[in-house]
Amino acid sequence: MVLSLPLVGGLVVVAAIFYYITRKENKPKLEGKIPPGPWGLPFIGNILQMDWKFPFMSFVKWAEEYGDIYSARMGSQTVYVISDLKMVKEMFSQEPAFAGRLNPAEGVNDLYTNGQMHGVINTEGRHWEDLRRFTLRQLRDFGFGKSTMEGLIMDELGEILDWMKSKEGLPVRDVKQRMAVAVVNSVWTLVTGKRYKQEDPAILKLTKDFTETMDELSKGAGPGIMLPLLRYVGFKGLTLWRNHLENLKALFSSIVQEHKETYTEGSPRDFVDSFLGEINSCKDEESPFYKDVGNRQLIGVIKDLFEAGSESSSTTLSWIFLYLSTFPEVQKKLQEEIDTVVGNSRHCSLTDRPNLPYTESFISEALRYSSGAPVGAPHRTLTDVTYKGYAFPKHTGIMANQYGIHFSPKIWGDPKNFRPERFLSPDGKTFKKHEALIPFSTGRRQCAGETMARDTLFLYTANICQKFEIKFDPNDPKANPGLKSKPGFILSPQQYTVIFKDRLN
Ligand code: HEM
Repeated sequence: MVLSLPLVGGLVVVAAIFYYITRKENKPKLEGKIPPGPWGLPFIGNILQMDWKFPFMSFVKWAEEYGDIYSARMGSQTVYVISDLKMVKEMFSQEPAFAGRLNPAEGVNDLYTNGQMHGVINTEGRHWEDLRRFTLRQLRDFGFGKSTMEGLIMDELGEILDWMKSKEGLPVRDVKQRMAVAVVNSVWTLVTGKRYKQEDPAILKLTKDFTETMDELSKGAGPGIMLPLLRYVGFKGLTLWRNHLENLKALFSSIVQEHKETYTEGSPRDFVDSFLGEINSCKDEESPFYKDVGNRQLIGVIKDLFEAGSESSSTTLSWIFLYLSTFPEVQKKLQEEIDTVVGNSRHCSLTDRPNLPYTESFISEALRYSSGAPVGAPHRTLTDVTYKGYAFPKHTGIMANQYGIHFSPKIWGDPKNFRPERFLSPDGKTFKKHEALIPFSTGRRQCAGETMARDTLFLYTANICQKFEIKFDPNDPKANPGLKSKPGFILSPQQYTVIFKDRLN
């Protein structure tokens, strides 16, 4: 049958009316109103109305139109987008019903796990609670937030400084890739007891594949990734993702196998050993550590730590290099502070932090301005819940509009200016935390690696600026692409070219 344009048009109108009526009829029995929001089409919701290059910009634009809480539909999934800081904090901290996880790419991710979600990032309920508690405790005991963690970060940073010295005066384009290997190594040592050489081709390939996969996923599918249908159609990003997951799975399985073969009860060497000990002693069938479930969860957690540990910190570091090159006067101030407080005869350490308020303020401004995860990682409701007069049916997606909050003129006054001073006390001597800066989210699911990430950002920024001046390559007209991010769900800088100049020799 050949479909004419008027017929197709008519079908769309009928479907829209049907959708409108059934949407009204399906209004939950739950008390409370449904937040306002943009009109959507049946099956695909608001996906076609979204900015496909920068999907988060649609969420920001709708917030201006519909207010601090509105609803939208991504395919068949309803999401409420929250732009009010107080509400985000209350919902994510106080109400357990909001602590579920909406995984927009569930259809893609489950290729890895036979239809079930694993690890800390993607699980919910008892499994998530037990795994999160275990992970936080184990990583803390092995050094999270303690001086041993500083040692691990500094070991990697030492190699980065040598690498920068070896590249002195030469154009460098792969800052992010190099940082990714260094930051993942610190996590890797804690988790598996091993580290890669930073120039090891295998680890360089894994981190590069991950970045490329993320780029292709967002480029290839845009918000369409929310449509389950897409996984049957296939596109380049999906193929890359499949390959990447297969490679990771093979790597992590061999690491776990090696640990099993050399495991000694009661003497855990690292995170993997501790997890195996938990599996060995678990008798509770409901537990995430029980037998085969435990083995799969272990791989899931390793994957979470590998990906979360490398990607977000290295992306933020790559923004930091871009800001330092774009705002040389900021870089100069930072270096003057370090020269005065630390000098150049020793490394900057975490104990210098309270005495380096401008450096701390610069990092906070970099986190605000880059807003790498513009709508955080979406949550979903675990039960029906009414909150502030609004009805949240079970499994409603919830996104915190972090970008909107980080760029709110009401909160920041001049959000579009890059101005570290906004985090300083009026006399400029003390760093002041700002409650509206939430790059790590807030509440029960707040980033599990925040302490490590903050330590990494501080030690890398302070020590690199102490030793090197960073500027765009003056011989390359394309060295400075500006501050606009690459298209995608996660905001990362476009490729730029910098040169390093040793300040101390
Ligand atoms: C600059 C660096 C980082 C940023 C901006 C960042 C940001 C975030 C955000 C926004 C979330 C979602 C929180 C929510 O659902 O409300 C998250 C979750 C998470 N992050 Fe990070 N992260 C960073 C580094 C790290 C590192 C270094 C690790 C581990 C070594 C890590 C591990 C995790 C884990 C396991 C979760 C899941 C928490 C849960 O669902 O309970 N992150 N992160």
